[in-house]
Amino acid sequence: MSGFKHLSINELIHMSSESNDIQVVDIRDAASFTAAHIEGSTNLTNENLATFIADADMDKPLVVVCYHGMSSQSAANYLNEQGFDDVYSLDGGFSAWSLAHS
Ligand SMILES: O=S(=O)([O-])[S-]
Repeated sequence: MSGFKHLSINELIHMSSESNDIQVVDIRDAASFTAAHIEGSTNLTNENLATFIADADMDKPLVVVCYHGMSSQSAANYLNEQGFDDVYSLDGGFSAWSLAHS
């Protein structure tokens, strides 16, 4: 069984409006993240991954964002294996998010 769920842009907008507890991690490269990212998201890299996992509240929903929604799926699965109970992969990734907010 896959350890993550798919989340659409609209579902993320809805979830964020209902709760402040959602953690959003962006696994794109640092330059892309710096150029633009979802407000409140954290750039998750190989360098800060261990610290992020150690410090995180694993009971809170965790949404993983990549470029187009492909690599976020394996990252979401991995993070679920690390103990996050409620993990989502953002369908369409940051490119879909940008389109929806342009
Ligand atoms: O980031 S991506 O795998 O969707 S191209």
